[in-house]
Amino acid sequence: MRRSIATVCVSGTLDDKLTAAAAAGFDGIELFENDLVVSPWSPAEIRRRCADLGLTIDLYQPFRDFEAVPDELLKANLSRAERKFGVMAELGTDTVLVCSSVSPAAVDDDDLAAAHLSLLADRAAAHGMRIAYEALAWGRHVSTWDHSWRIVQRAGHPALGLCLDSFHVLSREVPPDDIAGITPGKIFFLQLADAPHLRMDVLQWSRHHRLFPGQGAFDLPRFLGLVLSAGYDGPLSLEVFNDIFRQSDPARTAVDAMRSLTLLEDRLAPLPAVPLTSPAPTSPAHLALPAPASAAPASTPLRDSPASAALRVSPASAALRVSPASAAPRVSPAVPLADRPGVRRLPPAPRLTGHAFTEFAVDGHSGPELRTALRGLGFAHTGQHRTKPVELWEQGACRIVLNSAVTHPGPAAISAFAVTSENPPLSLARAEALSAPAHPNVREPGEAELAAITAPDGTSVFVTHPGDDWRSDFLPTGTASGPGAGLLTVDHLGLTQPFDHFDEAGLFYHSVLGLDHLPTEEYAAPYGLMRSRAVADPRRTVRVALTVALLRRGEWAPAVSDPQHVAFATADLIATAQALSLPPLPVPANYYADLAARFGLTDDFVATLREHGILYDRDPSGGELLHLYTPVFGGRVFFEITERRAGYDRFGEPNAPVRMAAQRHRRLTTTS
Ligand SMILES: O=C(O)c1ccc(O)c(O)c1
Ligand SMILES: [Mg+2]
Repeated sequence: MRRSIATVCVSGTLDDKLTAAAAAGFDGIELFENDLVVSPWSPAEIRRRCADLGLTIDLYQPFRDFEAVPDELLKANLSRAERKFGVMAELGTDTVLVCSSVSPAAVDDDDLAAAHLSLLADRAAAHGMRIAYEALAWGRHVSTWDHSWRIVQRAGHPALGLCLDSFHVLSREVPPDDIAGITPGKIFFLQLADAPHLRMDVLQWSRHHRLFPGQGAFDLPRFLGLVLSAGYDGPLSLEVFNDIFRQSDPARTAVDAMRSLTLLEDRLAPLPAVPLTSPAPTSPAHLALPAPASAAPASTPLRDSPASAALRVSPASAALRVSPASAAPRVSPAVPLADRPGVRRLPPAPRLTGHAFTEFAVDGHSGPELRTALRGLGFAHTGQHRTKPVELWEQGACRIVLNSAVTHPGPAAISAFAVTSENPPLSLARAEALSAPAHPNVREPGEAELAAITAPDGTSVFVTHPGDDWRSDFLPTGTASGPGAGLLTVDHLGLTQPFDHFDEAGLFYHSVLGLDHLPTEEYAAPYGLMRSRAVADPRRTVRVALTVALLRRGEWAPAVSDPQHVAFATADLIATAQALSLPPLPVPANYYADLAARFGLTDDFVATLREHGILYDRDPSGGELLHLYTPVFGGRVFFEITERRAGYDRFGEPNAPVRMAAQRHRRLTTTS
């Protein structure tokens, strides 16, 4: 199975794009015309450069506004096409993508469209080339995949076939199910893109918000399964128009892209064999692919439930819910899709069992601040590293490592965190297969061997066995960790992501560690809109909340850049708050007045919350979160303590702006 990437997916000049695609392991590219037009290289030079890099040019695109036009325009279009065939011959590519017309000159006449495309296919065939016709979701008269297929069938020309683009298919209300019944060999090209659910103009949605598979809300495993069961064996090609990817490091974007394809292939599962004579199913959900063994079990909210996923392929999914039984595929694959030669399978993601430790890089300024904070939270300094200026602090099953061996002084930072896995070597093998190779820890003889994967924001992610004796690298200080303030475990890590790498980070944790995406939240913070998306294992032993500003930070916004935090869980936050010897973040009285009004809480309860600076949230099913925050320490990091009640599964996002404003206020009013 070949893997391609459209040059529009990545930033830079054509050379940058090709280099990035090859380095990430792609076999081919879709050459977007603009990238050719602005290139100093001739088509023949581009061909040579691609060949040198081991890349084929799988598609030339796009050829626009061709079909169903008046005669004089048709003539001009055909001569335009002849020139492009010449360019394609020099490039050494044989397939051109023709998008359905958006021109006001085009008429709504399928026979004419088919006749014109046939003419074009004749010309293409004379050059040994072929036409892949793609219904743009905003095409003037042809905007759905089934309509483009009817026209291709009507034309009946061997050099005319379909280009199916998952965005155009899944952004529209026409169910994709019948794709499985397309005549084998008539899907000439497949473009894959994901996208978040957005209710907006479909052209804008497509041109600005596409994502790599696994980063958005489309059910791409199912879509790909349908296309493969129609016998498609061409390249799996990514075509993602995204404002951020267009301006970020192409090498990284290409790796992210390859990771998304690897995960997508792994998610392919055998379609349930649907015999041609089987009774018609009652819902299109029967086609949904079961989650593979490596994916999260059914406790995952929304995302991995095949039935619900099938119903969420587009904002217009209500249409799918009542879709008629005709949605059954006409062919069932002879070979289970996942077992086709060339489809990559990942080592399954082993079960994670918790956070082992979180490491802060500190310097001479931030180190003392963090020590004071940890003491105030009830931690004890229990261990000192045998060879390095590294301290272990513990309370309950919460372990914080302060690492003073930093080479670049600056604000404190979460430099690493460790999760426990039931099978660390398998976790690392999966990471490697997802282009996230592990780096062995620099260590002295006799020290524990720990390997780390580097997350997109540079954080080292260690994967250890619950029994791993990494703690033996630390000599006991003689201070035992007592009950402290009742902190039990790490509830979650909060990691603000670099603006350019938010979607990459989500896919990284989702694919590499097998964590599920929890629903995205957005909120208005004092210095801009924020987006928060958490990932967590099904049993919620590991949670990482990723946040990002919706737009690149304004110039004037104050200087806590990319704050990070560790949240600890307690069973009784009020008791914990009483046991702390660290003043919590002061929360304004206005907040409590609003809280009482919003949730109808008793005055006594609100007074208790207020006394301890505790924030509160409640979910629609009655789950409750009590949580408090500390001020920012070491210029960048802070702590949170959470008490989750009755299955509360969020992160108190509505309270984030309160926390941010309070932390800002505190910094302005505290001299340091
Ligand atoms: O937005 C566009 O114009 C455009 C061009 C080519 C494609 O394959 C596509 O999906 C969209
Ligand atoms: Mg396309």
